[in-house]
Amino acid sequence: MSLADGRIPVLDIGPALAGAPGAAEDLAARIARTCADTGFLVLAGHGIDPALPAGCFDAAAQVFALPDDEKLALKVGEYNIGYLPTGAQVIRTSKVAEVKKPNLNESFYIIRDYPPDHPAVLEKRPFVAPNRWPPGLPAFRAAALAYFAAMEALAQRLLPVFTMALGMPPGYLAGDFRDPTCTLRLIRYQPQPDPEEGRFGFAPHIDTNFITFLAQSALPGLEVRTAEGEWLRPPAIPGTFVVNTAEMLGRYSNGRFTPTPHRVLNQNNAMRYAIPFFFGPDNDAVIRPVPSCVTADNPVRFEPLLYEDHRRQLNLRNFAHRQAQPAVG
Ligand SMILES: O=C(O)CCC(=O)C(=O)O
Ligand SMILES: [Fe+2]
Repeated sequence: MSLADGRIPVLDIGPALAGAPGAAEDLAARIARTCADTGFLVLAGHGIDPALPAGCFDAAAQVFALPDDEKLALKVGEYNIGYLPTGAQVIRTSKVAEVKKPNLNESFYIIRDYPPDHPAVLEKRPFVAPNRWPPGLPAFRAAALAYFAAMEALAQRLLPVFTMALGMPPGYLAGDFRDPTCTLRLIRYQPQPDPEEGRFGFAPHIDTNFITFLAQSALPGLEVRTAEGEWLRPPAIPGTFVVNTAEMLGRYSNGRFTPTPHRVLNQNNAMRYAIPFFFGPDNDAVIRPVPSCVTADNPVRFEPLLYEDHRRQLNLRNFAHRQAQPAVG
């Protein structure tokens, strides 16, 4: 057994999803164990039709293959919705490394699909705007939204299990995830067979949401940093999902489940694609450590945080086009 197999466990969630007696409790205990260690796990037995991630990877290949002018016509605006060209994201919030060079990837962000006349759009609610669909790719929208819906449903089914892993009753966090913040990010990484110092496909970072789901990419490149500072590759088992914990789970857990830094280096001789699905609380949720994680030995470590405020801060810091100063690199 390689080290990664022990540190990034493969968990069959089939029995828990089927409601087998004791299965959810058992899964929650395993999730708690890995969350307190690497915070990465691999999900098998999830019941997602493999055609859905496959369709989404195809959609990603199609959108990035469009000519630059068509991609730039879909460029992100005030929020991260649409196309983000290479060079636009510098991870300034990394605590792991001082990152100065922009990531070598281009991205396409999809959020919950609001029609232009949706009340939330008309009211200009923060972080709400219509998706930017490529006009020349009729199948793209359907493939992306089918994948989005399946992943949101899976995330909602796992929320009670993660809540139990925190030591709380399964429904305790449901009120913070009534209209959860979900983002599907399609990513294409340029090849870097011979990477220069400090230049990454995706620089070391932690995710800022609650939990992230990564359908297995066809090519390797994702690396996860253990507490000892070693970089591991998650088990690349086709058909599974790599799941990682993110900053809000860390806050709910009062620091017990710290989000784990990870990075991407595409040392293959071909483009690498990824389709992370980010699951986060409602914009108006106030994130506080849960009572089971606050003890005399571990008093409250985090102030209450309105999720929308957190997102606003990040939006300003990590993206070049929203900086008063041009990005470094
Ligand atoms: O490309 C990957 O495998 C990981 C992407 C990632 O870490 C992210 O989008 O936050
Ligand atoms: Fe990430």
